[in-house]
Amino acid sequence: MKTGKKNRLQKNPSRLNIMDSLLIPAGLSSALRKNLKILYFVWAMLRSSISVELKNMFTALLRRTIMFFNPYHVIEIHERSEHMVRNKLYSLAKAYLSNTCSHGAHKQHAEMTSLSVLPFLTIAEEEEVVDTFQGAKLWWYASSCKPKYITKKCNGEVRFYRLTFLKKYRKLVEQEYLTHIFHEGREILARNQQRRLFTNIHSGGSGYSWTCVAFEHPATFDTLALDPATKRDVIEDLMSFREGKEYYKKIGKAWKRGYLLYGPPGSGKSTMIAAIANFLEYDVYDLELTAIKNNMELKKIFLETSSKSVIVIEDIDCSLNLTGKRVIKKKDKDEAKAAPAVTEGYDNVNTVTLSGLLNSIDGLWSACEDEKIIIFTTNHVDKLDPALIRRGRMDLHIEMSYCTFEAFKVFARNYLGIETHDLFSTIEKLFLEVNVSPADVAGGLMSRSLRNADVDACLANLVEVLNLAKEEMSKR
Ligand SMILES: Nc1ncnc2c1ncn2[C@@H]1O[C@H](COP(=O)(O)OP(=O)(O)OP(=O)(O)O)[C@@H](O)[C@H]1O
Repeated sequence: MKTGKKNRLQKNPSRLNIMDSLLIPAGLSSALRKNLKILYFVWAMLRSSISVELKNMFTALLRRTIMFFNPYHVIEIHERSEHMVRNKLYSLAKAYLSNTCSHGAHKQHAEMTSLSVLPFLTIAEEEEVVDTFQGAKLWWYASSCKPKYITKKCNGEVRFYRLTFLKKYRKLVEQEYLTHIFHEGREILARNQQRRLFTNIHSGGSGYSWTCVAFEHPATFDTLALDPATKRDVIEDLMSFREGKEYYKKIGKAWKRGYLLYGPPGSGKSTMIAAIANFLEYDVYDLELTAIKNNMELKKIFLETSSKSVIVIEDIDCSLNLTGKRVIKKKDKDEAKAAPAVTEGYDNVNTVTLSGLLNSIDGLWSACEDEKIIIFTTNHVDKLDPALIRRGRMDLHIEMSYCTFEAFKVFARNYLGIETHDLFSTIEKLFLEVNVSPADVAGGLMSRSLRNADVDACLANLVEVLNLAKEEMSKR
């Protein structure tokens, strides 16, 4: 039985753990294998009768000798690294293996999360599979262990993949294969994962983090009622952003873009964000500034966002008092430290300040993963500090205004399925006289009593809404 196990292990070097069980690599010549076995035998005899120092020396020597003659190189990819931080490469490798070679395993695990589109099969622990890449054979072995950095209190284990290959392929693996896994894994995950809406919540004293649900907002640019020229500009800007990887690299700028959406309540700012995310097929990070304690937390949470995402701060003028001075003098700083309740907007350890926000954004721009859009929305653009919305930070300022007749035609097409109607001329005239938000128009066209009503009734109701707004305006 022992021989059978050894034969199997020799076929697949990914299982070798030399010092634990003296599984001498299969690729060695029989003479060398014999010598190593003798060395190990001597060691086994001596280990109980020699001092600790000698024992350590001999262990190191034995390890080095075996390593020197071992024709294989090993890379381990742990699920979590030190400090229990998730290792992204582990999940990417998992996705890659599930797609590429998990069928070669005798035992598989079927997994599906609330965000998966389809179930996917991963290799079970203690299973091994073989992959080939540019002529190189690579062995993958799944297992778990308890590394030294896991404290006694926390008795969990860390799963890992052991990748084994001939030493001559080391450069190929390090420079190309791992990158190949990274890209393929990302593609596979993106294909099998619904897009996500992240929000920041307080994670029970251990700092702030993101929590996510599936992002299923149905808004698109087709359903967005907006002035056609503005809509075209936004779509063109998004398209050139999406295809701009090389361009951004060439001009030495991070591949990021900032949008400021401003306009009255109900003008469609949130709807526009959903349309942008759906158009680009990006995840959305809805950042609630008021839930963040200080600038440090803010920076951390920004850095935790992934690429291909839209980061949103809605109603930025209400989130914090961001109009205060951005630079605080040293004297003021000392006073601020002495008195915890300091005016918001000033640099202070207990508040998110304008300078903290600017630093986080600029840090985001330059430091972390690419392909991100950050969007601020506000009902009061005039209240914002110019530094916050200057070009370069907020590259495109988009006005989401009151409903125009052109925007109304989008509602008419989507809600009622019509391109024209006798009442259109009356409605067009009224739009020139009153300011109503797109949300009011949408409400007018689909009020509860009109759900099953015909087109005439819906339009008549809208005319009534517009006339009421007109009356109110003239009263004011
Ligand atoms: N431009 C628009 N196109 C299509 N629907 C719209 C538009 N504007 C508003 N709506 C409708 O009105 C509702 C409210 O709009 P939305 O929340 O996007 O406005 P907002 O500008 O973000 O408002 P607020 O400033 O109050 O947050 C949406 O759910 C949508 O049905």
